[in-house]
Amino acid sequence: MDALTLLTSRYSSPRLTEPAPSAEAMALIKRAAVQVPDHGALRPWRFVVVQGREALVRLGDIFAEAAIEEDPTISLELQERARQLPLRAPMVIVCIAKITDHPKVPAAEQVQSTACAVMAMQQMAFALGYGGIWRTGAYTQYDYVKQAFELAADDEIVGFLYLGTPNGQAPNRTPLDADNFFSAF
Ligand SMILES: Cc1cc2nc3c(=O)[nH]c(=O)nc-3n(C[C@H](O)[C@H](O)[C@H](O)COP(=O)(O)O)c2cc1C
Repeated sequence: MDALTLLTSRYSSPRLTEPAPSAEAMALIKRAAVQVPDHGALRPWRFVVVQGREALVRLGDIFAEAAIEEDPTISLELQERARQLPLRAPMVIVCIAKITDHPKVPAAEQVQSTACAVMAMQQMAFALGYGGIWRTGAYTQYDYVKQAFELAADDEIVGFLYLGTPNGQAPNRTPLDADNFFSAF
């Protein structure tokens, strides 16, 4: 897929199935992740690839345990819902901003660089014929999840990038009128 088509037609895929990106595709997805703008060359990005049923079930267990820690009275149904979340795709990449204390590069910029990496990975996956969706939600904030991924106090989970093969049609949307969001100075 050429860059113009990618940038003017990309979309997210909430419904994903096997196969996950191949080893060759992952090499390109990783390459795209570390190509992003990075003020001060701090390399704040850390990515944990959760692939395959066993690993996804373990991530689901972490989500359920986090939900229980947040609310010990949580119903079994909600616990089970938390457990199932990662099973919505054959691969989930946990995208972490590892924050360095720097006089010129605030933490927000390090998070922004990591956000660029999330988008770059999603775009590369799309360009290669895979699909993905960037999700956050409460699990990015829970201490239990942060500890499970060994985040330091200032680090952030910027997103869970769900990747796989789209299971459904491309959305049939009217493109936004970009001019509504631009003005001349
Ligand atoms: C930072 C960020 C966090 C997001 N978190 C969620 C989420 O938790 N759940 C969700 O369904 N969509 C989430 N989205 C939105 C989807 O990634 C996606 O952009 C949205 O479904 C619109 O689809 P599109 O990308 O095809 O326009 C998030 C987007 C961003 C940028």
